[in-house]
Formats: sequence, C-alpha cells, structure tokens
Amino acid sequence: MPSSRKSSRISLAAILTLMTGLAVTGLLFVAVSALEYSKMELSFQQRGHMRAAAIRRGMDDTLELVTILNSLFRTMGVVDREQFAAFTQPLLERYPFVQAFNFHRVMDTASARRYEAEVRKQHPDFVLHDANRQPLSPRPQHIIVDYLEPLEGNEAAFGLDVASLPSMARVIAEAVDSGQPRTTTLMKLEQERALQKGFVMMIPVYRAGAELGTAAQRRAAWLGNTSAVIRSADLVQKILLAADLLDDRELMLQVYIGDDTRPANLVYTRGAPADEPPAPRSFQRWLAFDYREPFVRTFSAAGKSWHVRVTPLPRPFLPHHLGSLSTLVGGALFSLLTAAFVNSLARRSKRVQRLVDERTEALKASNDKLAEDVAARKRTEEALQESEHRFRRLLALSSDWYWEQDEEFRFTNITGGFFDKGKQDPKLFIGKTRWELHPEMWDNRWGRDHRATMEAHLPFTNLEYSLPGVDGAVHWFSTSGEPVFDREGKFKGYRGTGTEITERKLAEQRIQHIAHHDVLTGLPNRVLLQDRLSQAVAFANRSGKPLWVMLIDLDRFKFVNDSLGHKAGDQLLKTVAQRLQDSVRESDTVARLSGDEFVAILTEYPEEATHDIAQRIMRAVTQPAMLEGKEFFVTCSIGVAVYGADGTSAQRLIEHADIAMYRAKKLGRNNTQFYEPAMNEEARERLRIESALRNALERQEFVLHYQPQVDLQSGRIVGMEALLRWQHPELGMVAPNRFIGLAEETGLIVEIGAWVLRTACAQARSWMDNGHGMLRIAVNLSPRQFSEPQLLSSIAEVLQETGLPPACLDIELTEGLFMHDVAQAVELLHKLKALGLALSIDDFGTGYSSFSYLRHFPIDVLKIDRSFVSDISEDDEAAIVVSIIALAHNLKLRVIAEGVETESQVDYLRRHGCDEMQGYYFSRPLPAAEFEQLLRQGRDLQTVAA
Ligand SMILES: Nc1nc2c(ncn2[C@@H]2O[C@@H]3COP(=O)(O)O[C@H]4[C@@H](O)[C@H](n5cnc6c(=O)[nH]c(N)nc65)O[C@@H]4COP(=O)(O)O[C@H]3[C@H]2O)c(=O)[nH]1
Repeated sequence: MPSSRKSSRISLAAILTLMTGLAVTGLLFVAVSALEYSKMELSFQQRGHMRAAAIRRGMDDTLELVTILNSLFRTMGVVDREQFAAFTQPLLERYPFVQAFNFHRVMDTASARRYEAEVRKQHPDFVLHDANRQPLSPRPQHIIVDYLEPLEGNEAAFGLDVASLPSMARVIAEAVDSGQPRTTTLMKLEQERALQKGFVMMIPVYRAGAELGTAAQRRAAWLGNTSAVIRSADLVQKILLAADLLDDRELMLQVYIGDDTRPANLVYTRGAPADEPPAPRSFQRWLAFDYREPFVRTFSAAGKSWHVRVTPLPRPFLPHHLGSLSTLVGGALFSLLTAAFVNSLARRSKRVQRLVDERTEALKASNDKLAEDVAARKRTEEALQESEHRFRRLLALSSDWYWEQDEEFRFTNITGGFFDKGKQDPKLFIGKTRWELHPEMWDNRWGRDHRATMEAHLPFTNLEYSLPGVDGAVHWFSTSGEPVFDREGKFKGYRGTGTEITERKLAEQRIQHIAHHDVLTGLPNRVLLQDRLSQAVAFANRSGKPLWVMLIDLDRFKFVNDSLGHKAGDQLLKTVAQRLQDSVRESDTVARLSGDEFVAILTEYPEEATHDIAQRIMRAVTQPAMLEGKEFFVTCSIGVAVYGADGTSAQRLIEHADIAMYRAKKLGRNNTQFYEPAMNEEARERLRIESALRNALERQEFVLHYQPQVDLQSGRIVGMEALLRWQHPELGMVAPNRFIGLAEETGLIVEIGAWVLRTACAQARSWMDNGHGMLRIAVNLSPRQFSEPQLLSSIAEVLQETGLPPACLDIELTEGLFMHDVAQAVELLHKLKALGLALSIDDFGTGYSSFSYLRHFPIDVLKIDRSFVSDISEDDEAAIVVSIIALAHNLKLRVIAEGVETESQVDYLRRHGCDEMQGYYFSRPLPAAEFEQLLRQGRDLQTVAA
C-alpha cells in the first residue's frame, strides 16, 4: 500500500519537528528581520545625524571664517585691499567651498564714483555695476563689492552693487540692524557662470567705537559687510567629502536653506532624485519591517534655517537580510534536517522496534527453548544426581570403591571404601602413583606390564595386589581401570573401581592349599607330590645326587578304622603324618597319597643312609599311639624306589615304590622292600587282572561255588555261602582275594555283586524246587554295594524274580560297612530286614567290633572270623570265640564259625554252643553241581566224622 508506505516513511514526530522547526524559524526570521531593520534604521539615523552634524559644522566653520574676517576689520578698523588679500588667501586655500571673500563697502553714489575712479587706476576695466551688469544708477546707498578675493573667477562680482539685488539688500539690512551674521537665500551668483547657485554669508562691519545698541545706531555706524560667497553645492559636497560622508548609495541627501524644503530652497542633493521611494514589494511588505521616513534635521546658521533631509533609498534586499535569510534558510534547513533526522530516528526507532519485536519474539522462542532445555537439563541433572546418588549409595553399600588418577597417573580421588574396608591411610595415596606406593612394581614383571599398559593408555582389569593395612594385616585388592580422554581425545588420566578381595584371596589360598594338601594331615597331596617330585628329579639331574621315593603303607589300618571308627583312624593318620615329617629333613617331602599310604621324597642323602632312614621311619611309626584312650600299635610297610636305579624313571618312581611296598606287605608287613624289576611282574599281573576283570562278566567267566553251613547240633546242612570264582581262560581259577579288592576299587563289584546275588538266589530256589528243602543262601555284600542307592530295590527285585523266599537269603556284611554312618546303616538294615531276609555280620571280631551297636542292628547271625577259629586251641583266642558266642546268644543271634578245619574245632564250638559251622572240615566251597550232589547224598557231620 503506497499510502501506508508513505505514511510509514514520514513519521508524525518528523512532521511535528518540521512544523515546530519551521514555526521557530519563522519567529526567528521575524525577530532577526526586526533586529536587522532596527539596526538598519539606527544606522540610517546615525548616518543622517552624521551628515546633518557635518553640514552644520561646515556652516559653523563658514560663519567662523566670516566672523574671523569681520574680526580683522573690527580689530584693524581700516583694512586695505592688500591686507584683505593677504588675510583671506590662506583661508581660501583651506576652505575651497568659499567662492570668494568680500568686503561690501557702503557708500553713497558720490563716494561710489570716487571709488570707481580710484579703482580704475589699478583696474582700468573696473566698473561699478548693478545686478543686471548695468552701470551704477544713483541710489541713496550703494553696497559695493569692494574687496574681492580671489578676484580671478569672480571678476563679474567686482564692483557689483549688491544693493541692486533686493533679496541681498534685504538680508544685508537685517544683518546691519541685528548686528548678527546673516545669510542670503540661494541665488544665482554674479560670478557663477554655471547653474550652481550659492549664498552669501555676511557680518556687518561698524565703525569703531560707535554705539551699536540699537538698530539705528548700528545702521548709522555701519561701514560695510565682510562676507563669504559660498557655492552651496560645493560647500555641502566639500563638507561631506571632508567627513567622508559623501557616498552612500542607500541614502539620498538633500540640503535646503530657507524656511522650508521647497525645491527652490534645495541647496544640495545627492543620490536618486528626490522622488517618492519605490513602494516596497509585496513580500517585503509582508515582512512588515521597513523604514521609509526621511531623516530631517533643521538647524540655524547665520540667521538662516538649514534643512538636512536624508531619505533612505531602496536597498538591495539580500545583504541587509543576510542574517534573517540565513536564519530562515538555516532554520528551514535545520528544521528539515532535524525533521529528516527525527524521521530517520523514528524510522530507525521503528526499525529497531520491529527488530526488537522480532528479536523479542525470537528471544521468547529461544527463551522457551532455553526453558525447555533448562528443564531437560534439570531433568538430566536430577537424573544424573539420582544416578550419582545411586552410584554413591551402591558404592557405599557395595564392597567396591572408585578412584581417579591424573595424566601422571597420580591418585586424585579415592572413595572412602578403600580406606575403610582396605584399612589404608588416605594420606599415603593422594598425589602418588601406584608404583610409588609399590616400589617393587619397578622390578617385578606384573608391575612392568601394568605400567606399560597404563603408558599405552589401555584399559586393564582385575589387577590384584596386596598392601599392609593400618591394622597390621595384609590386605588384598583387585582393581580395574580405563583411560579417560577429553573431547579432543587428549589423555586426562585414569579412573576405575577397586574391591577388597582379602577374603577371596585367603579362600583361594586355602583352596590352593587344600588343592595341594591333604585336608586331614596337612601334608602335600598327590598333586603337590607330583610337583615336588618333578623338582626333586630336576635337582637330582642337576646335582647328580641320589633321589629316593618311599611309599609307606600302614599295616592293618583298615582294622583300626573299622574297629575304632573313623575318628580314631583319622587321629592315627595325623599322628603318623607328623611322625613321618619329623623323621625326615625339612627339605624332604612327605605327602599323603591316599587312605593310609604316604610318600616320602628324599634327596641329598648318601646312598648308604637309605636303610637307616627307612628304619627310622618304621620306628617312628611303630611308636605306640593313644587312640580312644588306649595305646595302639601300628606298623608300616615301606617300598623304596631309587631314581635312575633299576630302570626307574621319574614317571615310574611312585609306581615302583608301590610295587615294592606290595612286596613288603606280602612278606608279612612291617618291613622295607627296595624295588626290583621282578616285582614289576606282580604289578603287571594286577594290571592284567584289572583289565580282564572288566570283561569277565560279559564273557561269563564267573561262577559261584557254594560252601555248606552245617548245624552243629543236628550235623545237617542248613545253608550255604555263595563264593565267587573267576575262571579265567589263561589265569585259570582266580581266587576272590586276588580280584575282589580290585573289583571294589574299580567299582566293578556292583555289577558283579548283582550277578552273584541273582545267580545264588536262583540256585537256592532251584535246589528248593529240587526238593532239598528251605536251605539258606548267604551272599557277601561288599562296602561299595552297601552304599548303592538301588541296593534295596535290586534285592527285592531278585527275590521277586527268582521266587526265593526272603527268609532263605542271608546277606553277609562286614563290620566296617556301618561304622561310617551308624544311623544311616541302621536305617538301611531295617529296610533290608523288612524284606524278610536275614543279616549276618561277617568276619566278626577282626574289626574291633563295638558290641554295643549290635543291640541296635537288626542282625540275625554273627560269623566268627576264621582267624579266631584257626587259633581255637590257644586259650586266649578261644576265649574270644566263647565270648562272641555268648554275646550273640545274649542278643538272640545265631553264631556261625568260619574256617572250621578240624574235628576238635567242631567239638569245641559245639561244646560252647556255637550254632553252625562252615569250613573245610565239612566241605570246601563246591561248584553248584557238586554241592547238589552233596545234598543228594544227605551228607552231615556224622558222615564226615565217620
Ligand atoms: N583256610 C580256610 N579257608 C576256608 C575254610 N573254609 C572256608 N574257607 C574260605 O574262607 C572264605 C570264607 O569266605 P569269607 O569269609 O566270606 O571271605 C570271602 C569273601 O569275603 C570274599 N568273597 C568270596 N566270594 C564273594 C562274593 O561273591 N562277593 C563278595 N563280596 N565277596 C566274596 O572273598 C573271601 C575269600 O573267599 P574264598 O577265597 O572263597 O575263601 C572263603 C573260603 O573258601 C577253611 O576251613 N580253611
């Protein structure tokens, strides 16, 4: 929109400014104009004054001249022509406006004639004449121009009778009468040929000494007049010129002489004709200020009125109104500029306002955004604080702490957990590097590695180290860290977390210890043994010194364990372990290999010392030990292998020592055997048996033999014990003693035992079915089988499958089976008993049986071990047998004596009330067919005795 654009271009403030400016300018203009006009008028008045004053002064000077001249006559009385000339000459030179100085001499006609004649003498052409240049006509009185200076140029007036000039005569009369100077009106001068008029100023000369009080007296005393002929125009001109007031283009000067300012009285005029000044132009009129009134000054001199009229002439407008015009133009310009400035200010202010509005909007938007940002930041900060708080809380709750390091890896911050939990002194850490705290990090490998990692600015995890705490204990720490970089990627240090791992470290050390040591005795275990052995072998290789390995096995430890219980067994083992350690040097190793087997690694002994050491060990072991308040003696069997001797390599040292130990055992225990290559054969056989045993069941190499159990009273077979036999294709019939232990060790006994049970039950059932009555079949149960979870179900299953009445099954158990956990054993026995079968305690007496437990066990039979039976002739042992029989009967148990080989034994047993017997005396264990044969034969004790 153009209009709006226009209106927007010129602001109201600018318009107002312009208006105000113009108004002020107008006012100033008017005021300055008024001042200008005042000034000009004042100047005009001054100039008028100056001119009037100058002219008046000129008149006064002229009068003064005439007065001076008159004074000459008054003073001298008679003045001749020459004196007159001499006196006036300088005056004429000085006052050039004086046309001439005269002396009018009064004379009558006669005197005039005489005078004329007289003068002609000098001036032959001299003629008295009137104003019309006519010769002098008689009249009462002649007033002759006598002295005339200068004569030249004034010749026409020389001899003139001024009385012929009425106007002149009248003035002269006035002067004479008054005795005062008088001036004529303007008149055509006699001597003047040009148009210029003049006047005559005169002062009467009276006779010296005459009374001059009245006009008549003065008239009477009157001799003549001293006068000056003045060319009026020249006079004024000269006066003005002398006062430098002649030229003024702005003025018109008019000088009048006479009563008024009629043109006829005009003496002098200068400037434009004395017309009416031109009417002011309309705009000048509008401007209102002008002066047009002429300056008129009237004064009187020598009896004549003089009028000086100064009229202003039209002036050039510009020079006189420069100030006002400048004010006007300047004011207008200033107003315009100011308005323009105000306008530009207003526009700028508008623009600024618009900009401010825009910026305000933008600012508002940005403020809103900022507010949002601030809110978001606040939320973030709160979240951060929350997270920080959580982090701190978690840190406080957790066992961890937080640390920071600077670029030089010096600690700058470590949270309190480290000092509290790690028992460290904060003063020692801040400002220090880790390696300043652990100087050993300069030397050891992990320290060097760690420093290299940090200097490469790489992260690290789970760095473990220990420090002594203020509590005096060693504390272990684990720390992980990562490098910190700023936005420019400049490395700033490290930060990380740490945790106290002393407990874990100690546990690890314990575990490590346990992993390498036997828990019971604290001796190195099999693992550490291997390690020590390697070191010893290496040492032997280096030093060339002998190396012995001794395998020490306790004799009859099983008995101790079974009879006195595990606690006593453990105590014995600990005692032996200590004694073994005491028997060797500290640099030697004593380890526990398994159960009751120990190994000693001996180095740096002279060869011949071996036997002594073995003896020392045996002596130490055989020292009585206090177990359960009783003294107990235990022996040991030692096998020795020498490194390098007899082809014993490092790997086979223990194996060879073991073989030697087996030999020692075989040789009746409590002795030492050195390994010999021949021993190796036996060991090999064991190995052969073990591998063959694994296939035996599959290959049906097992058979059962049955040994009859005979009632001592009736002498009849009442049952049989199933005894396992292994018919190996190469080894022949292998006795159970050679493989049962091995089967037990390898776990094969479980499978084999199950086969035995099933076969035995099936056989018994078969014999029952064949009419041999309710024979009881006894089956041995090994410790491994007893601890089988499925034992109960498998027995029930066999009974079920074979159809054997449970009462016909007798399970033989050894005492050791239930010595470990009596309560569990009692529970299992009750469950077995609940199946309806019978339970026997085999080998009773060998395991230092605790008679007390028998009361709690639901057993039916005690089997007296054959070692007691074989010694039945010796009183002591017999006493044991009798005691066992009495005990069993006391507990309502049947008693079976094993290994009965002689009739006397039978008698003894029968005599002492033993219920049944089993042994070679009656029958060796027999294959099933033979056993059945025996049954068929109806063989009994009497038959045997016969
Ligand atoms: N000197 C002598 N010995 C006699 C006499 N009467 C019997 N014997 C032997 O004494 C052992 C009795 O068996 P045991 O005490 O249960 O001792 C058994 C038993 O503990 C174990 N055994 C045998 N068969 C089995 C089986 O099937 N399972 C389990 N777990 N062990 C079995 O093997 C051991 C030895 O068995 P065997 O060699 O058959 O040896 C048998 C038998 O042949 C005698 O008058 N004089």
